Order: sequence, then C-alpha cells, then structure tokens
Amino acid sequence: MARSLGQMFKGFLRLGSGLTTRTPCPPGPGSTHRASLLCTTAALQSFLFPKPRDLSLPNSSWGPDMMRLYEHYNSLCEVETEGEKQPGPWRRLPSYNRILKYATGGVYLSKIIQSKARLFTRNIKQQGAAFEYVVFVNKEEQKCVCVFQAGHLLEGPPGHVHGGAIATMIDSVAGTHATYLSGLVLTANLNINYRSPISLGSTVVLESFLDKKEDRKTFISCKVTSADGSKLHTEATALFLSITVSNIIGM
Ligand SMILES: CCCCCCCCCCCCCCCC(=O)SCCNC(=O)CCNC(=O)[C@H](O)C(C)(C)COP(=O)(O)OP(=O)(O)OC[C@H]1O[C@@H](n2cnc3c(N)ncnc32)[C@H](O)[C@@H]1OP(=O)(O)O
Repeated sequence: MARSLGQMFKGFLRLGSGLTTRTPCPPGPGSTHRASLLCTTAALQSFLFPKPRDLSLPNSSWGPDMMRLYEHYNSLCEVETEGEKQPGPWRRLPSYNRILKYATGGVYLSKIIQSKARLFTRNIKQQGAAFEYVVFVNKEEQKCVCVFQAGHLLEGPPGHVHGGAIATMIDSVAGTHATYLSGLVLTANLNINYRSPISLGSTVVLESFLDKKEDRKTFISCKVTSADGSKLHTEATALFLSITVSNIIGM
C-alpha cells in the first residue's frame, strides 16, 4: 500500500511537470506491423481506461475575467524564440477529481472508499457551481498563481463567498505549491485574515509565495485579490510539514 501510494505520488509530480508518458503512433504508410500493433494497443487502452478529465481547462461556465486571466498566464507557459516555441516561465498544473483511483491494495482504505473518494474542490459535477480554478506555477520565482471563480454553491454571508471555501482554496493552492517545492506535505498551520468579502460568482486571484524552507518545514504566504488586483480580499500564512508515505497511511 505504501509503495503504491508512493508511486501514485510520483505520478502526480510527473503530471505536474507535463511529463506524462505517451505511446507514439506510427507515422503512416511506411509503418511496421509492430508499430501499428502498438498504436492499436494504445487506442484500446485509452478506450478501456479513458484518461481522467483535466478540470483546470476552460469550460463554458468561465466568465470573462476567468478567461482573460487564464489566457494571460497560459500564454506565458510557452514563449517563441527565433521562430521556435520553448517552455516559458510559467506552467499550468493539470487537475483531476480523483487521487486514490491509482492506488492498489487497500489495507487501510477499503475498496469502496477508494472508489468513491474525490478531491474536495473537484467533487461537484455541475460546471461553474462551486470551485472553478486553475493553478500556474513559476519555478524560478518560486511562486504559484491560482485564478478562482467562486460558484453559487459556495455562499456564506448573503451574496458572498463562505470563509471556509476561501480557506479551502488557500490551503489547496499553498498546499499544491508546497508539494511542488518539497514533495509530500501536510498542512500543520494555517492563519487567515479576511480583509474584504468576495462576491459570489466573481473571479479572484490567489498568489502563493515561498517564505522559507527549514528542514521539514515549508513556510508559504498567500494573498487573495480581485481580478484586476485593486482590492485585497484575504491574506494568509501557512506551515507545511514534509511527511513520508507511511505517515499518511498511519503506519
Ligand atoms: C506538481 C505538484 C502537483 C501537486 C499535486 C497535488 C494535488 C493535490 C492538491 C490538493 C492540495 C490540498 C492540500 C490540502 C492539505 C491539507 O489539507 S492536509 C490536511 C490537514 N492537515 C492535517 O490533517 C495534518 C494533521 N497534523 C499532523 O498530521 C501532524 O501534526 C503533522 C503536521 C504531520 C506534524 O507532525 P510530526 O510530523 O509528528 O511533526 P512534529 O514532530 O510534531 O513537529 C515537527 C516540527 O514542526 C513544528 N510544528 C508542528 N506542528 C506545528 C504547528 N501546527 N505550528 C507550528 N509548528 C508546528 C514542531 O514544533 C516541530 O518543530 P521543531 O521542533 O522541529 O523546530
């Protein structure tokens, strides 16, 4: 179980760095029998085990602010130098609604729980109803940015976003950032100051910064601002502690 969780986690990091493996399809008429067999196997595999849907890509619920900011950061993921496309300073992190699907065994987690488990922020199927977001990471600046559109199911005070939903997003973005920087971590501490309410349906930007790393500790700060950056909504600091796979399954 510990090994499979470890492998799953490594898979996550591969996904994050865009290094997912692909089976190449042969180029066409000159292809060998072996190559076409490979292609057929890959097609069959993707039919039987469809790839999970990347929920960080635009959908029809995304409003103009969400789209504008997505396009801005997405355009920085690739730069053109002398007519050639190169990876840019930013990278979009794909996002799926399941983590445990890829774990096998299950001494501590029953098969039923494994099959039903969903990532909290990605468990509502109706597009635009809850958490719509995309996270970009800048390795050089050690910074993450998340563009977040808060749907109508996240209401707290009338017409505004629930503080718990804001905390969830801060924890998720800072946690993803800490994972990116330090590997497997758990949130040990999260301090939040709510400065101004966020309107339901609006788009905000979460920025996550590395404050320092000390041994097992990764200190992150995070701020939430309006889409145009003019208004500060929330500020937070968080401490993440690096753990081993056996920590997480209680061995
Ligand atoms: C490419 C990237 C793809 C990424 C793709 C990711 C996809 C997925 C995205 C989803 C992202 C969701 C991110 C959600 C993240 C959660 O929500 S995690 C869930 C909430 N957190 C928890 O449940 C944690 C519960 N707490 C614990 O399990 C344990 O307390 C901990 C945190 C593991 C620490 O326990 P421990 O390892 O025994 O550590 P301990 O020896 O007590 O303390 C070690 C040091 O830390 C200090 N410390 C411990 N706790 C604290 C504290 N609360 N305050 C201050 N100091 C503390 C101690 O004082 C000690 O300091 P030193 O004496 O060494 O200086």
